[in-house]
Amino acid sequence: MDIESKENGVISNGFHGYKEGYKTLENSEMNRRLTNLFNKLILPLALVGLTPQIVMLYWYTNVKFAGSYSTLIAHFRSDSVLGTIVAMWNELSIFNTFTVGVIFGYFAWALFWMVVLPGKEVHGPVTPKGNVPQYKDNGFLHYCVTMAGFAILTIVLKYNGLTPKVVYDRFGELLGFMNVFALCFVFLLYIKGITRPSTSDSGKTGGGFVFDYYWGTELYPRICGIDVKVFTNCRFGMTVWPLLVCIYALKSYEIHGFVDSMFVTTILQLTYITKFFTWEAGYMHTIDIILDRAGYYICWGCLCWLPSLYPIVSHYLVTHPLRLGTPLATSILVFGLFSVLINYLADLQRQDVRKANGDCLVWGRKPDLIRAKYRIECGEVRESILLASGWWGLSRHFHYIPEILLSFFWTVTTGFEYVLPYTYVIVLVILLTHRSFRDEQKCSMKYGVYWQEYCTKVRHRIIPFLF
Ligand SMILES: NC(=O)C1=CN([C@@H]2O[C@H](COP(=O)(O)OP(=O)(O)OC[C@H]3O[C@@H](n4cnc5c(N)ncnc54)[C@H](OP(=O)(O)O)[C@@H]3O)[C@@H](O)[C@H]2O)C=CC1
Ligand SMILES: CC(C)CCC[C@@H](C)[C@H]1CC[C@H]2C3=CC=C4C[C@@H](O)CC[C@]4(C)[C@H]3CC[C@]12C
Repeated sequence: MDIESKENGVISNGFHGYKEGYKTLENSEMNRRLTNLFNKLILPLALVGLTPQIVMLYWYTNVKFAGSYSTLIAHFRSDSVLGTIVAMWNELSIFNTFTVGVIFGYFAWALFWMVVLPGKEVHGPVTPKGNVPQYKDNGFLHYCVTMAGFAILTIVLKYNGLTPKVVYDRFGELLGFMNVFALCFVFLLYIKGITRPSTSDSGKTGGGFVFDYYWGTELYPRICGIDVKVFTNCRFGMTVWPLLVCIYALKSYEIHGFVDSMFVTTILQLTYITKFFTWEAGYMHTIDIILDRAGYYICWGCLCWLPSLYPIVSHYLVTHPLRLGTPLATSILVFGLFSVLINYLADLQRQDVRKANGDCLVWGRKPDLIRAKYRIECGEVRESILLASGWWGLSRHFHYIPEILLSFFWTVTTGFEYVLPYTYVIVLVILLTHRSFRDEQKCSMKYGVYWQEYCTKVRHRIIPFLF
């Protein structure tokens, strides 16, 4: 059976999910317009308007209201939401030599090593326009050099009576500056994608300015040869996260001495991040890179949302140290490490099966495979493997469960007194559930009946037998 007849005449590629997805909807015209209005204007506008304030409020709640959302809400009631936000910004001086020096200093460091460090040439999947993105796989080296550089800097500064812990003390200023910078940077990316795109996978989406700013106008922008998304996601967001975790641990050590909860969360977060960098080339095949354009969502997200939210547990523990005791600390550590391992093995399994073209064993057996055909925009037909056994036979996104459990384990070190440290876990559950729908919409459009076949074989989306 050829691909046309198998897909019943629906030839699609999943990369244009937002644009093409609506064409397949058979809702009434009114419904279609309302959905369009919500997805392309109201939601992006709300996110662009609110999320810069939200990231500042995580920090503010932690340092001003002792990590208590209830106190923040009480303040909202007495002083109004706007009054609280204005007061927060008024307390900060975000444009000064410290913020500019730290942020541009780090940019210079990251860009230098990104260019200079060696790495195997790897390729991303072919784009809808038929481009094949190329990367230098030097993420892990970059991570090691940066962490080593941080250790050396900490020692050198100590001899001069200085300390990187000042980043904790002045984090509000840094985040405020980063917010303004990232909002401007995303605007420049918007202009670049229209006027000087790096590849043909670019241009306005037709959804209007707000949506284009939010979603981006280019899939793979490069500036002076530097891949923007690799920089924002990996060399900035994912690298600043472990740096902050270490800085917060140092700050906690300075104030309280050794605290086991801080130790456990630091080890778990650093293990997860190290795992990410060993697999960075695999990340180049995920929807963040192949589907999401370089706009507000991904770029501002990795420049501001990630550094503010992802290390939130470590930030909170600086002022809320908790002594767990050896048995509890060890149990949390072991369960957490086990979760990273499962998540890693699941990601690796689909990658290995595809690399071996299905000619391998999965959990000691011949894998259950679907050789799914799909068509790219120029009409060429390609084939890809969908694994329907192993971790990928338990549910279609089983690997999200250990991802969520891990974040729970590194958070439970804070105890159950406040909700704030659980913000990341809560957001992650929402993000991954939404992501599973987005990804399945993309896969369904890309693979058509082959995806339906997978869904028939593996009936549950995330939680086996339940959901
Ligand atoms: N902490 C955080 O904020 C987040 C962490 N993550 C983590 O990042 C990692 C990657 O995320 P993920 O959402 O998986 O990203 P991906 O984009 O890699 O996952 C989905 C893609 O995998 C391919 N795929 C789907 N099912 C199968 C299958 N059965 N066999 C083979 N390939 C398949 C499809 O791509 P194709 O087009 O190639 O077929 C699909 O689009 C995970 O470990 C996840 O937990 C993810 C999101 C947020
Ligand atoms: C605009 C904001 C409300 C939302 C911004 C979200 C982004 C910052 C995040 C969306 C998806 C996230 C990630 C996906 C997959 C990842 C692999 C994992 O192993 C490490 C984390 C991450 C890179 C993660 C980073 C943040 C997002 C890009």
